[in-house]
Amino acid sequence: MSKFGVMVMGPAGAGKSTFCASLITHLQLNRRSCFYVNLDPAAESFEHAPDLDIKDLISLQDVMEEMGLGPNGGLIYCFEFLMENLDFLTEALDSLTEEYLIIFDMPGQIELYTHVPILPALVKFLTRSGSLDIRLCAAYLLEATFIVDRAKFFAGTLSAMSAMIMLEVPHINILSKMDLVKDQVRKKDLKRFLTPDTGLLDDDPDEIARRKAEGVTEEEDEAANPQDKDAVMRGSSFRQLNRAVANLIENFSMVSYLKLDVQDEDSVGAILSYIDDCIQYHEAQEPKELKDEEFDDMDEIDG
Ligand SMILES: Nc1nc2c(ncn2[C@@H]2O[C@H](COP(=O)(O)OP(=O)(O)OP(=O)(O)O)[C@@H](O)[C@H]2O)c(=O)[nH]1
Ligand SMILES: [Mg+2]
Repeated sequence: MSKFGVMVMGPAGAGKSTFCASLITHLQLNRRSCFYVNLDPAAESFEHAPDLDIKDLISLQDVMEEMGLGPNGGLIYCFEFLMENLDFLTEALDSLTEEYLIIFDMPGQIELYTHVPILPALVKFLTRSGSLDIRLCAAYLLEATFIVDRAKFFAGTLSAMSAMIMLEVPHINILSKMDLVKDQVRKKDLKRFLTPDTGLLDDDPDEIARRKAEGVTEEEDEAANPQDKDAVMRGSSFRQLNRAVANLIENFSMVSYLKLDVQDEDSVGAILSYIDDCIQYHEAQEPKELKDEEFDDMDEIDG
């Protein structure tokens, strides 16, 4: 029996839990089954109560108090504990049929997606351990407001790419909170961020304005000695670093984004279609027998 899932990841406050909630609402409206797993041991409140909550295994608060750890060290401890108690997941997920979409709501600590090897081990367990064998899609969220600062946008994109390379499962990247930038950024400009390339640094309006204010040409700017600049985040080494990161992202050519507006039912539906395609959800579904009331609904639609 195949199982299907999506792991919702991304930096702190990217809108992961909000997206999970709107995905669940959308699935329910479309009469689809889902199973919501909260894996954030610090999460307090939920729009939909989780079907499985890591806090029933271990709570970050307890770990911090008893082990004397801070929030980030505490989180890593919680995940190590989860990895030693994987029955907690197996027992809850084992009986789910292929109809279910299992939604994993992840914490926002960036180290989980960059260099700590716990998440690859967890994903390997979920996807390749004999008993669960979940067809999993990773959904990495980045706040659309990052596009306002292009250096920040590339840094965020690098973290998305790092997660893609580390996890080795089908992966989609999502620019969340589109409602916050919709009115500020022109559609044509926004499109360029969906498949990021180095050109975004060449015509960065902030950089152009700064050069104008300082009265330097682009060539003079490039040739400037890094020691001449007092501001680390504006100096030429900073620009070179950004360019190197942007080049790396462009050369790998792995990251492109989908747009998400959680208030818009169609937008959530479109993302769900991508997830379904990634994990080939529909191919595995048995033809369903309609219940009597669903027959009535169909009759009404047919008129
Ligand atoms: N305007 C707007 N705000 C949003 C959207 N999605 C989330 N938010 C807000 O952003 C904040 C963080 O949202 P969460 O869904 O908790 O983000 P998260 O990624 O789960 O956060 P952590 O689990 O703490 O890493 C909350 O105040 C949300 O109300 C969105 O699409 N638009
Ligand atoms: Mg959350």
